[in-house]
Amino acid sequence: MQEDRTLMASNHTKMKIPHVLTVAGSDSGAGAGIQADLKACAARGVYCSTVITAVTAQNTVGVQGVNIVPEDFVAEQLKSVLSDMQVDVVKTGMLPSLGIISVLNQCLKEFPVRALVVDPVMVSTSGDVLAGPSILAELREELLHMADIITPNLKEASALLGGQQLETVSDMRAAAKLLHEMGPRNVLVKGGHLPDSSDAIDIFFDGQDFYELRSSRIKTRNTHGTGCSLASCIAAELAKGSGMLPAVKVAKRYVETALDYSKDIVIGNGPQGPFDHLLRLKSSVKSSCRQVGFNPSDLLLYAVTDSRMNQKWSRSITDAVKAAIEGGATIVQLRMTNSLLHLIAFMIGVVVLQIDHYNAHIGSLNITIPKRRKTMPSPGMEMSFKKASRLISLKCFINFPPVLICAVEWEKDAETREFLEAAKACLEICHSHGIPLLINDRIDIALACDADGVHVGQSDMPASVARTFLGPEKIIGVSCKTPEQAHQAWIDGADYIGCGGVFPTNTKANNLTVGLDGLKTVCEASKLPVVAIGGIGAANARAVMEIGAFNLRGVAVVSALFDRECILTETRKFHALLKEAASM
Ligand SMILES: Cc1ncc(COP(=O)(O)OP(=O)(O)O)c(N)n1
Ligand SMILES: Cc1ncsc1CCOP(=O)(O)O
Repeated sequence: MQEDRTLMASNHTKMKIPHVLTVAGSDSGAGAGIQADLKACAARGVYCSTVITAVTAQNTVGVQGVNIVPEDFVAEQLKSVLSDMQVDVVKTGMLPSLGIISVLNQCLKEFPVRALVVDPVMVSTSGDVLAGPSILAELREELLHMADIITPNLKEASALLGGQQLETVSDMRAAAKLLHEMGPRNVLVKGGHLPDSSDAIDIFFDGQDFYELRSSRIKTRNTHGTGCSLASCIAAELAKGSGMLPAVKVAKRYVETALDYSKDIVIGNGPQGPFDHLLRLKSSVKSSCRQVGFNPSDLLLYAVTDSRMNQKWSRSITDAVKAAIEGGATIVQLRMTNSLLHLIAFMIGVVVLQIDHYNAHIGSLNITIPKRRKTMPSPGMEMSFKKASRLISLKCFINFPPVLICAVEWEKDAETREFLEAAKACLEICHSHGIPLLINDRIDIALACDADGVHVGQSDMPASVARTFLGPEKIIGVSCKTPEQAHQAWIDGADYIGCGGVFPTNTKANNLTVGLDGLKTVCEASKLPVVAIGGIGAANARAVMEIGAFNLRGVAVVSALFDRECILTETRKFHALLKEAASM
């Protein structure tokens, strides 16, 4: 299995990836220092190598100990990395001795890099001294003039300027100007600690212009490591080729987002916690009570929702999903059919093609298109959709009388918002029962609500691309009718395939059927688990499950569950039937 994929990967052209080298101290609590730099660069998609200048014993309470790495060993680490790897940007953090600053200066002369970002770390957020005043002169003389940007906070800026008080934004401007005179090409004075300010205001000075950059002050204890992370993120953006001001803006926004995202996470008992660079911890807490990843046995009774049917039976999507889960559905797919071109109506000798799903029931096609109508579909014909005000354009093509094909676009934003709200509500129900929820077609919706995955068809986003958006853990299913499509789905990194329509169905228009033989052929060719779909109900589910394919793990059904008066009863019956068939 692995061989095919490896072969494919080896055909790719080689490429240089952006690379930041951080020269800093290790923080055992991993909120700041080298560890923060690694995480920030990873989060920004940049490779990060590390030269460790000191090892600190540190946690959320403070710094319990510091062990400075001998300067010759710092030099050895620097040479190892710089002589071998193509480093784009060097970022410095804790430089605790004069000797270390001096070897860094030497190495940067020997191995020049595109940019140098200096975060003049002196005091930790807990107030512990990480680099004493004795190094200030060395820093000024040996490093600042080489720097493309320095990123001091108020205390560090004040220390570099010989103890000058910095209390206002205009003090920060003056400080930025004075620091710029020490040689760095750009200065960012961080005002996070400025008293009486509801926003976090930083001053950026490029030697010509001042920029006041603001971000909202996030109320959280989890701010440990923000300085290191901001400087690393600037370095990462520069390594990617960004200009200085855009890099600083992106970095500020990144840190603000990460702080906001992690404002409530709890790591350690001290007053200052680390934050979550990868914006993942909170979602793993949310999902820790349910299984992560894909379990093929979840495919047994795959409930695929249908908005039209819910409307027909006057029930909400959440009630429908709840009933299906309580009846024994093992996985749920949210399928909103609005963006498809469906054959919907037949009226007065006129066939109206597409339009959309449930909003345009044939029975209610007595519609007026009030606004922005470009063409009347046919003389005297008035169309009225339930959500006609959302109609934004109408294109009509008269193919041959009396056939009229109308393609109607709905206002996409409203549609998307409605879809997202439904997805969030269904996700809550599914997860409270430990059931995965997949989204049909819409990767953006799946990402926005953090659903368990997506199901894509042959004309949707390719599974390989969906995988790059969704990451390694999310579930991806692909519709396949042929062995070739099944093979491609496996190559693309899908988790399962949906094969069908097995039998004819009214639920999906223009869907060629593959029959039981076609299903068997696809199952035999598939290296992935398969779920059968299309026209499957209580009467034929057993025949489907008995085709004799070990990887056929279940059936996906729409109308047999959702186009019924009592979803709960139907799902229970169906589940019992499948359990029995699977045990034979
Ligand atoms: C489990 C499962 N299998 C197949 C499909 C069909 O998906 P697709 O081909 O994308 O068609 P639409 O659902 O978009 O009409 C499915 N939804 N689920
Ligand atoms: C979405 C889909 N894809 C192939 S057939 C189908 C519809 C299945 O619906 P039903 O279970 O009502 O036949």
